[in-house]
Amino acid sequence: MSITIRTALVTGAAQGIGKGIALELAKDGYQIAVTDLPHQREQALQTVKEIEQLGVKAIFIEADSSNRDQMFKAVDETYEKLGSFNTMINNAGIVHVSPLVEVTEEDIDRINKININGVIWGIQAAAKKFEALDQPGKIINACSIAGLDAFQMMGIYSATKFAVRALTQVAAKELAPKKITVNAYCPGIVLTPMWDIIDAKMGEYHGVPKGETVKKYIDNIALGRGSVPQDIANLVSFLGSEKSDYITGQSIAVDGGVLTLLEDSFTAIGLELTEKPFKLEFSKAALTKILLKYFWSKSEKSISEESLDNSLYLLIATCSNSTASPYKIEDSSLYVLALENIKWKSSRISLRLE
Ligand SMILES: NC(=O)c1ccc[n+]([C@@H]2O[C@H](COP(=O)([O-])OP(=O)(O)OC[C@H]3O[C@@H](n4cnc5c(N)ncnc54)[C@H](O)[C@@H]3O)[C@@H](O)[C@H]2O)c1
Ligand SMILES: CC(=O)[C@H](C)O
Repeated sequence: MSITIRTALVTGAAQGIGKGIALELAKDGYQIAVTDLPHQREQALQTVKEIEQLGVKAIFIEADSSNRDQMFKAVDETYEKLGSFNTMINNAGIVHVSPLVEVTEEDIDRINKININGVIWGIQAAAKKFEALDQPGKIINACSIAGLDAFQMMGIYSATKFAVRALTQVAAKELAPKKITVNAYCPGIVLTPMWDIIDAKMGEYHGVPKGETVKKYIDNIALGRGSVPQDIANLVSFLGSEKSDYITGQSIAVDGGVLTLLEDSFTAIGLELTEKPFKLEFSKAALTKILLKYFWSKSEKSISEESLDNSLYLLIATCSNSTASPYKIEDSSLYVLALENIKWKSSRISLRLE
């Protein structure tokens, strides 16, 4: 009896998250086709070598994800050379860092071609091959937490990741009858060369030294550390396995708690979001901590503890009307009123909202 070994194609796997995913899937027993751009050849061949050392077959195919023909050819070559094709990881992506008002037409065209078109070509090429082989398949796309909640200074990048989430949902619906599942991973702050670029560009813009921007973002992670590719690869390993067979159309955050931190801060100070009227009570220290985080996440410049000290800030949170997510504090439902130059009169503030 011959057993066919499963094969995955991972785009942009010369480095970073793609490389981490390729290695993890290889550990799961997959043969791997690594794709990347020509200038990444040496690094891609290093990924191939590390996969082979795990005892499975791997090949490198030079392919630009933004080029439809190259993506279709890469899938064909994967099947021809490795003898099976089961899983498509549309990982390749680029970032763009600048305020929205400074974005040019070229910036938009460049990022859309890779982050949006590239994912579409990958979905199409994989779906066509699964259909031709008359078999089920799995397609897994790179989204981001910026595709769940847009990041300042990363407006067009966030837009492409919102698009990936939409594409994942649509492809999941359209391809479900063919037993093809489509999901996405939404990494948080992963310490790859992409974050070196973000840190450098944001640092340049705000005039802060190298390493400071990424440190601030990491300080905002509930689990207290930046992410590594292995964190993402662990989810992709699950999404690639039969254990995820009943999951489709989902974009799943792997972020160590970045998105939930603000909400959790409120929970931590005892804000009851379930019923009205509710009571808001916090110590000065707790409120200061939350405000520092809040202002840091909302503004480009950080605010000092001393400047908060001379002001009394009143936070009013209202319940979201969304029945789907009754506990989530939406941005629009959080108001911060600053009453400047009022000294703290007591160490605790209690507020009742009707
Ligand atoms: N690093 C993070 O914090 C983070 C967070 C959320 C989402 N993501 C997403 O995860 C994916 C991987 O990110 P990363 O951090 O590993 O990035 P990275 O820049 O470290 O690596 C990306 C790889 O993709 C390749 N690539 C770029 N354009 C390509 C193209 N047109 N065709 C083929 N390959 C191409 C690059 O050469 C590189 O090898 C991206 O889609 C990114 O948007 C990253
Ligand atoms: C780069 C990226 O998608 C997040 C914001 O870290």
